[in-house]
Amino acid sequence: MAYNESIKNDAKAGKQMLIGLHLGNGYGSQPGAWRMPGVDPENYTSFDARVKQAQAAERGKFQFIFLPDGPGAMLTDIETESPSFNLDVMLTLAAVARETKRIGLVATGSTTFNEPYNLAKQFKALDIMSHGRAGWNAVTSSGNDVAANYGRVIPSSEERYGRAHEVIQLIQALWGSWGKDAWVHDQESGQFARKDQIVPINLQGKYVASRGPLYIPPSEQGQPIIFHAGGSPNAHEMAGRFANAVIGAAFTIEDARAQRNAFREAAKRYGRDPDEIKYIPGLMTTIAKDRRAALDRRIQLAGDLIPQRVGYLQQMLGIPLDSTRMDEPLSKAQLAAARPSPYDPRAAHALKIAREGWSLRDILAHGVIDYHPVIVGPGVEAADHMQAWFEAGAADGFWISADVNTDGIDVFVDEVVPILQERGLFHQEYESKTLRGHLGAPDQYGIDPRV
Ligand SMILES: Cc1cc2nc3c(=O)[nH]c(=O)nc-3n(C[C@H](O)[C@H](O)[C@H](O)COP(=O)(O)O)c2cc1C
Repeated sequence: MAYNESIKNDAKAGKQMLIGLHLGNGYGSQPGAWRMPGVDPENYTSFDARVKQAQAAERGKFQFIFLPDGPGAMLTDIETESPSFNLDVMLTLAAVARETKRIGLVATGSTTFNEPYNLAKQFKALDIMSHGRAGWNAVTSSGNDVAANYGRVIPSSEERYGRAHEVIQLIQALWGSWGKDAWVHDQESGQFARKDQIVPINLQGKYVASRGPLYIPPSEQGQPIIFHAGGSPNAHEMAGRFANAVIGAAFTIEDARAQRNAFREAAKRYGRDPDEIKYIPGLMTTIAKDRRAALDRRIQLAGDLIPQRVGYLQQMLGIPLDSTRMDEPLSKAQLAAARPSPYDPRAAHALKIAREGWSLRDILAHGVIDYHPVIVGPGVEAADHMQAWFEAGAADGFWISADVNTDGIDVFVDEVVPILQERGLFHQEYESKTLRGHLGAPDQYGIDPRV
């Protein structure tokens, strides 16, 4: 059977998709979210708000929440916009762990700007605290604006990935430095732990080293799950070797399918079953009762920003556009002259929307130049998108960025999740108590012996 056919049949045979929630700055994915009516403008510093948002995702049976981290670069215009990250991802997840029961807790931790022993300790402690729900998104970090926080310049790709491969192996070794049954804690016999099952790791690499052992016993899932985010050949290699899930970004089914296959092929090269690596591209949502209501919400959210984006749309479509005529559709002549940029994977979709006759303002309100595919419309449109990608072998699941977290997560849970469940594409209940269980990842203590 051809590879893609077998994927399609898997979907038909009842495999179900994963859903994660992007939890960034506490407001939502749209820059104007912090100013929307009904939003507490102090959510940026509110751990209670993050807890509430994670609980909303757990009500929708999402398998995980994902907290990206720079760490520490403010990429937004602070005069008018909130930074996009959490105050501190580990502290946020600790707060969420105490107030949720099932949802997986995934955060980015840089392999370049952390000592592996510190990362090992923090993620394992979170794993214990959450009873086996922790995931570490291991990324190498990019950009000199991040490196400057550590008094450094960004190392070369070779150096970053060289260190990353060592850091992950070392951390998994530290996580496995307590045997499965090492912690006895028997008050009768007085034995606290089996000394012979707690062993130093004594690893010395080119970039990092540690003696170990870690002083933390296994969690309910043994040890945290590894995630990776990125799409370069380096990312394929690192994720193929170590990761159980990839946080991705793709604009078309074809691109997502190619990405997913690249990760699966990399997993095979390291002796792993390709089904052990789940490819999870992003999806941004503005869900409302119909397309018009959803577009109006986006327009309210974006405020003055929409006319500022006309220049970029011009480049994407290869035609001059007039930002003084925001409320008119493109003319027949403009549509005939349009040539979608071959360098921007979003351009063809932008032209499709323009051809539907929407005004210039509405075209932009569809999110045609956002950084993931965007659903602006009723819940069924999101469900259709997810089903099409899933059944085409382009995704094992999706990470959802709601436009405004305060109500956008609940709307997704109430309007999209039931449709997916009815179609048999998403589970009705958590089948497991651990993140490893939610992802169907095999048990693991220490380094995967196959890699
Ligand atoms: C969907 C997605 C999410 C990402 N999340 C993070 C993140 O939270 N923190 C981070 O430092 N980099 C993040 N990255 C960046 C990647 O880790 C990587 O640095 C980037 O894709 C450049 O790749 P390269 O380092 O192989 O050149 C993300 C990338 C993608 C595609």
